[in-house]
Amino acid sequence: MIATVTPNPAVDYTVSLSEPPVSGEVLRTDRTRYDAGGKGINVAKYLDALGTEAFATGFLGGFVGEYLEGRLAETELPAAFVDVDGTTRLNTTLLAPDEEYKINQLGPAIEPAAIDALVESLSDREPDTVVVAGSLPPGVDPGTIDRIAAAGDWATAVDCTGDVLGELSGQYALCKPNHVELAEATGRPVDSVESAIVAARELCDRGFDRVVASLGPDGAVSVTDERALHAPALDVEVADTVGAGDALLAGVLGAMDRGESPEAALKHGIAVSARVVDVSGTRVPSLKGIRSLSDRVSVAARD
Ligand SMILES: Nc1ncnc2c1ncn2[C@@H]1O[C@H](COP(=O)(O)OP(=O)(O)OP(=O)(O)O)[C@@H](O)[C@H]1O
Ligand SMILES: O=P(O)(O)OC[C@@]1(O)O[C@H](CO)[C@@H](O)[C@@H]1O
Repeated sequence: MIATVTPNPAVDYTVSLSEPPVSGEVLRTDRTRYDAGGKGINVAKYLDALGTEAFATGFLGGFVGEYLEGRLAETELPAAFVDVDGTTRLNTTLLAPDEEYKINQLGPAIEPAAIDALVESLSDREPDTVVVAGSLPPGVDPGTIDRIAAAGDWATAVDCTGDVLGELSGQYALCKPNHVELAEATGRPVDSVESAIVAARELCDRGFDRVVASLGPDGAVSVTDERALHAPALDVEVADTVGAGDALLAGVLGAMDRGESPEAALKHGIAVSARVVDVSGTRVPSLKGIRSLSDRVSVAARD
C-alpha cells in the first residue's frame, strides 16, 4: 500500500474566465470548481483511480479542512487526517485564455503533538511506500520529512520545494522535482534535458535512489546512478497544468508498485499526466485506455 502525506493540504478553487482580468473591472463567471487537493492528496486520488491501493493522510483544520474531508469521503479513497487548530488552505487557480495564475496560501501552523500523531498513525498502517508531497506549513521543516522517512520500514518518495529538497539528509527511494525545484536544490541551471540529467545525478549522489524530474512540455527524466531515461510529453490539449506533476508521480509509483520496469513506469507517468492536464482543476480525469496511451510514449536512454 502507498500512503501519501500532505503536510499542507488545500481545497483547489479553480475559476475560468472568458477574458483576461483587468484591474478595476468586475468579471463574472459561472465556471468555478472546488477540488480536494494538495500534492500528496492528488497523488493518492490518482493512484486510487489507477487501481493501486492508496491511503491519504496529513493535517486538516477549520471549515476548509472539513469541506476537504467531506469531499474525500464521497470517494473510495481511504483517508484519515490529524486535526489541527488553524484553517486548511483555499488555493486559487485563475484561468483565462492562454493564461494560468495560481495563488497558494501559506497554511496553518502545525504543533509538534500533531506531527507525533501523524508519525504514529503512519506506523500503525505499515505502508510499503510513503510519499511526502507539497509545501511545508509553519511548524514543519525538512527534519520532519527525514523523521517520517526513518520512522518505519518503508520506501519514501518526496515531492517538495527545491529549498526543502536541498536540506533533506535521509535516504530516499525517489524524488520528483520540477525543473525549477531541481535547479533550486542543486544550485545548477536546469534549462534542457541534458542539464536536468546532470542536476538529477547530483541528487542521486546525495541519497536519492531515483530522481524523476518533470520538465513540463519537455516531458520528464528518470535518473539513477547508473542510467538516465528521457520521455517527451504527449502532444495534448492543455486545460491547465495544476496537478500535472502529481499525476506523473502517481503514474510512475503505480507502475513501480506493480513491479514494472523504469521505462514502463516513466511512460505510464507521462500518460497519466497527459490525461490530468486535459482537465481543469485537480479532478481525477478518465483513465480509461491509459495502457494504450502509455504505449504511445517514447522513452530513450541518455548519457
Ligand atoms: N503543456 C504540456 N503538454 C503536455 N504535457 C504536459 C504539459 N505540461 C506538463 N505536462 C506533463 O505533466 C508532467 C508534469 O508537468 P510539470 O513539470 O509542469 O509538473 P509540476 O511543475 O510538478 O506541476 P504541478 O506542481 O502543478 O503539479 C510533465 O512531465 C508532462 O508529462
Ligand atoms: O503550495 P504547494 O503545497 O506547493 O502546492 C499546492 C498545490 O498547488 O499543489 C497541487 C497541484 O500540484 C494543488 O492541489 C495545490 O493547490
